[in-house]
Amino acid sequence: MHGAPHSDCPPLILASASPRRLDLLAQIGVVPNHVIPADINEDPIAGELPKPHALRLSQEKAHKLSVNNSGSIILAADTVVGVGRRILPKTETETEARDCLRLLSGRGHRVYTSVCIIDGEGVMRARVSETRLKMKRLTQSEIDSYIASDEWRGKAGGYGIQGRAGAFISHIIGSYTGVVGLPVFETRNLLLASGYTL
Ligand SMILES: Cc1cn([C@H]2C[C@H](O)[C@@H](COP(=O)(O)OP(=O)(O)OP(=O)(O)O)O2)c(=O)[nH]c1=O
Repeated sequence: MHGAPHSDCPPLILASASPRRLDLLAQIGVVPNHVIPADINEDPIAGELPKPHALRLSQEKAHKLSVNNSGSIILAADTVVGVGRRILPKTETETEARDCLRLLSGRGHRVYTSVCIIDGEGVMRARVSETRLKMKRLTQSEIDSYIASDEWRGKAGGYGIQGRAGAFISHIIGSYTGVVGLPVFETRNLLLASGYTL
């Protein structure tokens, strides 16, 4: 009627401060109308396992933005690194990052990224992508130079597969984009199910 393409599609809000998530959306041709970080408490609940933790945080981020933006499509995500039942922190200090790298060195671990979308009618949908990875045994000098790179800062589990640490990962089964922060397969399916035209 008004001539604008997709004029019946509600505006999309990315509830994230992560430039990686914006880039991964752009990779599948999706440009959000707004990017608004959702500030929530990300502390795990006592006894919470990595997968439900990622799911809960993605839901809380989406819900937080939905309160003042009804009628929009809200997309949020959360990435968690798990070793067994243990949730690794999003590393903010060198000590935390060293502890994570020592723990991951030579170990199998899992990265869970939950994507949560609330559609224009307020219906919430979520999917968790689960990826199994193996990191090589790291030498002390590999750990030291990775710490010096600062690439671990603000990343779940103290590493980013898209940077230097990519060369520490010997095996990956699952979703590479999920490990980076937004699994594009699950995201596209959720967007389509939520009435977003792409
Ligand atoms: C394991 C891994 C994590 N990460 C990042 C993805 C996420 O940005 C971060 C985990 O923190 P998140 O809490 O998922 O996201 P965020 O705080 O960066 O952004 P927001 O909550 O506003 O959406 O770790 C990588 O970039 N590469 C990796 O290989």
